[in-house]
Amino acid sequence: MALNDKPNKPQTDKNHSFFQSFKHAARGIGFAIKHETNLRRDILIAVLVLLAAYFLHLPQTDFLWLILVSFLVFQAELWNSVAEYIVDLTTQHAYYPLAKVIKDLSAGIVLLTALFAVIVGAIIFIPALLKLLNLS
Ligand SMILES: Nc1ncnc2c1ncn2[C@@H]1O[C@H](COP(=O)(O)OP(=O)(O)OP(=O)(O)O)[C@@H](O)[C@H]1O
Repeated sequence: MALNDKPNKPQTDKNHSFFQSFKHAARGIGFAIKHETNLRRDILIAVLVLLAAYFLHLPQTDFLWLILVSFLVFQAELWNSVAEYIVDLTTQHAYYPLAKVIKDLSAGIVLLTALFAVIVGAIIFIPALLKLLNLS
């Protein structure tokens, strides 16, 4: 081992390069995809919705809206996981009324974002489906 080599010490200081920051951020997303069933479900729904938009030949602005709401839902899921892990780390799964408030608020963020996504999806898809069925 060379003098400058560091032993395998877990990193707790700041990242020293863009590559290091990127690597840790990508690992965070990978962790969320691996461990969060809700996030995997949201990704699957987003892919199906975008495929439907493609086959319905929806305009580019509709795609942008659908991509925007999809990423907002992904973000909300990740923030929800952040809140859950911080609560679990600090409470060690002991019951605290304030921990419940934090987790419920965090779940509320996901619910509100999902509601927004459903509204945008309905505004985009209902007229497109009516047109497809010659009902408008
Ligand atoms: N330490 C705690 N103290 C008090 N209440 C808690 C605590 N941990 C969880 N809860 C309550 O139990 C619920 C479920 O907890 P859990 O950790 O499974 O959150 P959840 O994982 O939010 O659910 P989801 O996976 O649907 O996002 C929370 O919404 C909260 O109301």
